[in-house]
Amino acid sequence: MNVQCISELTPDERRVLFKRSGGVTDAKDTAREIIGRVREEGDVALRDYAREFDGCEVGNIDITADAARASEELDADLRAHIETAAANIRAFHEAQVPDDWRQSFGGRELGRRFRPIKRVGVYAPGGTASYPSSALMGIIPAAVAGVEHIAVATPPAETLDPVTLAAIHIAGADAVYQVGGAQAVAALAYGTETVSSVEKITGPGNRFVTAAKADVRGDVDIDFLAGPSEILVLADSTANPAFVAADVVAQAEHDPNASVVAVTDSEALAESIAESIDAQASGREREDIIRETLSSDASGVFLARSISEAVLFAEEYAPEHLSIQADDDEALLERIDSAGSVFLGPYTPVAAGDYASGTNHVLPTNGGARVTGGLSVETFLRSSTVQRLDRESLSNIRDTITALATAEGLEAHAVSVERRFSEE
Ligand SMILES: NC(=O)c1ccc[n+]([C@@H]2O[C@H](COP(=O)([O-])OP(=O)(O)OC[C@H]3O[C@@H](n4cnc5c(N)ncnc54)[C@H](O)[C@@H]3O)[C@@H](O)[C@H]2O)c1
Ligand SMILES: N[C@H](CO)Cc1c[nH]c[nH+]1
Ligand SMILES: [Zn+2]
Repeated sequence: MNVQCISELTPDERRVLFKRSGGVTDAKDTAREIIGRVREEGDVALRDYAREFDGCEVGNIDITADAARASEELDADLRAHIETAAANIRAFHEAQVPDDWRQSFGGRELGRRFRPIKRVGVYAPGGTASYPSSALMGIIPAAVAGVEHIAVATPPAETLDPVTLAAIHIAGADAVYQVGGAQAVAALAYGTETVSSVEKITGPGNRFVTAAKADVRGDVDIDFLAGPSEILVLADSTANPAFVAADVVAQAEHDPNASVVAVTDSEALAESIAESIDAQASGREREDIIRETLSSDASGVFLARSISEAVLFAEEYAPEHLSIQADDDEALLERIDSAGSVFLGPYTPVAAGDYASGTNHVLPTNGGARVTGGLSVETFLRSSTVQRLDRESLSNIRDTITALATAEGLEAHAVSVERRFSEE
């Protein structure tokens, strides 16, 4: 890998980095065509797409019972690890549950109440790798929020991954369907003979899944776009280049459309990171994918003229994962607002959050961190405000309401207040 100086990047190179699409833009037309067919042909289309994209004949689309069986048959050791990860994820998400509240504001009793969305669909990816961890990350917050019906879609296969099935069951899904890609998103959004539609679709996936979520979002709510994985490591001269490279290579193995970046103000470190990335990529089981990711224009090792320039670069990139490996990591973090999930210090690899520390790994990509955070209990809640006024507190704002209603030309609004005082 070459080291590039930030100060020498052309406007086009900056645009590719900061407006990266992870291949999602190119998948838009395909996703739209698939959604259209699923809406017209339902289960027939799901079976055809399984044949075309997943290379398998699907018998039952509903595999809820298979997930329960897989959980019973799972190897005891692996089951214990899944339960450890699930317990850590549950604990972190239980801490997020907001309480309903009411408070007096000058006699006006105002508050908020939170209620779960009733029916949600969670996508658990599984194309070039299997993702039992994403099943846990998607389902557990929904269960903690109290969602009544959690439907899960995961790609079909000649032999379904038993670990993903078991994780789906352990996390608490109510219905499980074997359908992947854009067709899964379409089925959850619009329903088919077998798949019931939901009110909100959540979860990560490749460019086709992500393009489909963007497409259906006018008709059904979605969490946010959680596409091909990303990492940006912000490092100073004290960082261990092998640790930085290991984190970069790890996220690069997800998908050829992933985006991976290291940025530092130390030339010597930049060179060492670049060398270590090349060395660590060699011989990996998924080396082809890693190399493709590393060669993308949205990936690279970047040299800043100062740590401030590196911080500004990280902020503008707004990565899914931000790892800070620097002497005063907290001071650098203070200057960052846009990152899906932040990992501080040399012993906090992104893989900890991917699997088992407890934070959620379903996170916004493609700069989505500029406007949203990752999956949380709140993703599965809606809130209502609630209020009660007595005669006195209404009379305190009576003239203000009437004046504003009159200014808007909405006389009946003013009358609805005045009526309360004219019937004495
Ligand atoms: N951002 C996040 O929070 C997050 C979390 C976990 C995983 N991920 C990402 O999820 C993705 C998982 O990808 P994956 O591919 O392994 O699984 P996936 O389940 O996302 O996609 C597999 C499906 O893609 C469809 N597909 C494949 N090729 C196609 C084509 N040519 N045309 C139309 N549809 C096609 C198939 O229907 C298949 O079932 C990766 O990109 C990974 O980085 C992101
Ligand atoms: N890094 C991914 C999110 O971009 C999550 C994941 C699942 N398994 C391993 N990693
Ligand atoms: Zn990962």
